Amino acid sequence: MAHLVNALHLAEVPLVLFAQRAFHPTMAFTALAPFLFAVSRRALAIELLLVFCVADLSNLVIKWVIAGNRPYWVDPEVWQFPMTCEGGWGMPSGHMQAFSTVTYFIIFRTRAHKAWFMPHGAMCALGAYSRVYTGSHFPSQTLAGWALGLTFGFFGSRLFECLDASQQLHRGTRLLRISYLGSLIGVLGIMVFGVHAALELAGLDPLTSLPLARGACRTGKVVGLIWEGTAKVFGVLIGTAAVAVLQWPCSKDAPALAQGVLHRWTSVAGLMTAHHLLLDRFATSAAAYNDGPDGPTTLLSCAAIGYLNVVLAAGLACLLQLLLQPAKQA
Ligand SMILES: O=P(O)(O)OC[C@H]1O[C@@H](O)[C@H](O)[C@@H](O)[C@@H]1O
Repeated sequence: MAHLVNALHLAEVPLVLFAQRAFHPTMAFTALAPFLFAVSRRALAIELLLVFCVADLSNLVIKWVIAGNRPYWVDPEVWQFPMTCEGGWGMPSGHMQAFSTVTYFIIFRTRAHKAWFMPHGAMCALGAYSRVYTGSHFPSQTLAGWALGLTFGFFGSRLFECLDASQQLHRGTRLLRISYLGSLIGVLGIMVFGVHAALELAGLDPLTSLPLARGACRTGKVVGLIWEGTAKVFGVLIGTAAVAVLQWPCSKDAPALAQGVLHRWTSVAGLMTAHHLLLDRFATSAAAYNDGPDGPTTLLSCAAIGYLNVVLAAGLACLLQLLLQPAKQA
């Protein structure tokens, strides 16, 4: 009996570790937005990416201001996994905030049926549990991340509803879209670098989380370095602005890509796989040029990874739509 129970416990670990990957903030632009592009929900994908970028950069800045410890820094007995060794501050959880922002945004924006709240709540609970289990966060940090994500998701969806009602952004002129998105990038840049400079002036270095993490991490290999994540998010932001401003040949949301459920979904699956393969190749070759965690080449390749994720996903979805057009008309 004891063997059986132990085997069951060991089987739980891969599930928890899988949840870590599934709830990573990068999933918003490596999987979720590409999926939305692939199923022709282009406008929703662009909105989701913008809300995600605002939420993720806000998470970074809030972490700097609060400067909360992580459990594995405080207690050397905490069980560590490679992904435990996050290099940034712990309050609030970035994983939980990003996941709950993008998923609540989709739920509110599409006015999804109330029944979705139940499985969604279970997923949030699994995400929070996995972050606590790996010693990355205290429970209160995951709860704060979840609550902030709910707030960003809700107000993000309301904002885009208002813009819809006033026929802005998606249907507005190119100049209007450029000025909206340019201002957003400027405001977020000022927020991140302004708060960083203000804290340094006050004698509080926001990057002191790194030595704390390095000191506590048993493998010595810290993940989620501060400027790498930020560079990726700015890359995503610029890529999303490019996709929103440029008129792709197939810029309208088409209700159906091709006839037949099987045809449609195998095409989407193929597109998603192609996207990941292309991006993995690029990420691997970019990593070969790394010049240290905060080196300019690393940061530039991180920004390029973020940018290409969005632009490639939108471009591939567009190509797929064009290729399938004759099948639809036939
Ligand atoms: O706070 P958490 O849940 O450990 O999340 C950390 C992550 O937070 C995100 O905001 C960053 O973009 C990532 O680079 C980082 O890994």
